[in-house]
Amino acid sequence: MNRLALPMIRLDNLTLGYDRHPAVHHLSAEIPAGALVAVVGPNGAGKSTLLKGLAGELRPIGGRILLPELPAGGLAYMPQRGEIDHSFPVSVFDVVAMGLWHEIGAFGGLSREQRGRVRAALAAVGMAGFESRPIGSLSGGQLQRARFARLMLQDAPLILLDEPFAAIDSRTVDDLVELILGWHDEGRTILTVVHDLEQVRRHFPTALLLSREPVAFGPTAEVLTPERLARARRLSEAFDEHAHECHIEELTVAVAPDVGAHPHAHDDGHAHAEGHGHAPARPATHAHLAPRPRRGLPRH
Ligand SMILES: Nc1ncnc2c1ncn2[C@@H]1O[C@H](COP(=O)(O)OP(=O)(O)OP(=O)(O)O)[C@@H](O)[C@H]1O
Repeated sequence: MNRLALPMIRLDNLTLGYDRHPAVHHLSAEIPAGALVAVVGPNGAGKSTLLKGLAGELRPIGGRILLPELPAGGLAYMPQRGEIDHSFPVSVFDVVAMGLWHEIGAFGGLSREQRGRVRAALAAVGMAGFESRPIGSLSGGQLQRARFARLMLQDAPLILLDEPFAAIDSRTVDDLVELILGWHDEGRTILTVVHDLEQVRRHFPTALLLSREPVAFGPTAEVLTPERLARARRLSEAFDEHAHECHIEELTVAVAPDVGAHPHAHDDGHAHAEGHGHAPARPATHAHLAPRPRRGLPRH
């Protein structure tokens, strides 16, 4: 199969936002199957919004999201931790077993084999023996490990992770990074929001730098340059100070797949950016571009 011919994700002049106020705009990109992409950018850059759009939680205000390679039920999405209530009295086993919902349905019981897979997933994240603990009793790092075990059971070809390393200890971060790299080696397509740029440089072959609009997308070393990071900061600050301004820049990029190779092995830019600045798929209208005014900023 020619993976480049059919990308796992195609974003076509995509604009996403809330109450018709764009949070991400004019994003055109092709992400091939098997890519491991870090989504980076300043606070409020639209990183979580992009993942919500890809996960189907937000409908595009403009443009399109195409997932031509994705089978039904083939997407696993892990939102930020704060967006989930883990206070209800349910066991770690039951929470992780939810990763099998696509096999068992809402009311199905687990077979012996499926129970074994739940235990194996917990063991794979270093949580063997925690099966009967209430989910609310776990530490932040343990909870994140359990969430990874649940995700693992979904066995999805496309995985979206929103800040999976936020506020957890460094040993857990290292273990979770290893799990992600293992999924990458298996050929899954993975987009992860990451704040720590050193982590991105070390482990992620491809990066998408967002500041409400795309700033750069391609091999990590070419994306995380001082100039591009400064531009992302400037755009973010300009948005804060002048809510009525809109920076229009289209970016269409195709990245070569990095399936199978360990990211450490191709820090030299195994993936190649192409076609920067291609013509937009569709002209933008200003109605699509007005940034969302923040509290205290002028509305327009
Ligand atoms: N539910 C919502 N309703 C209205 N506006 C929202 C909502 N969620 C996010 N926004 C706004 O959309 C913009 C992008 O937010 P988003 O959470 O996608 O950014 P982010 O890059 O993930 O930020 P951070 O790094 O701080 O998590 C921000 O201005 C934010 O205030």
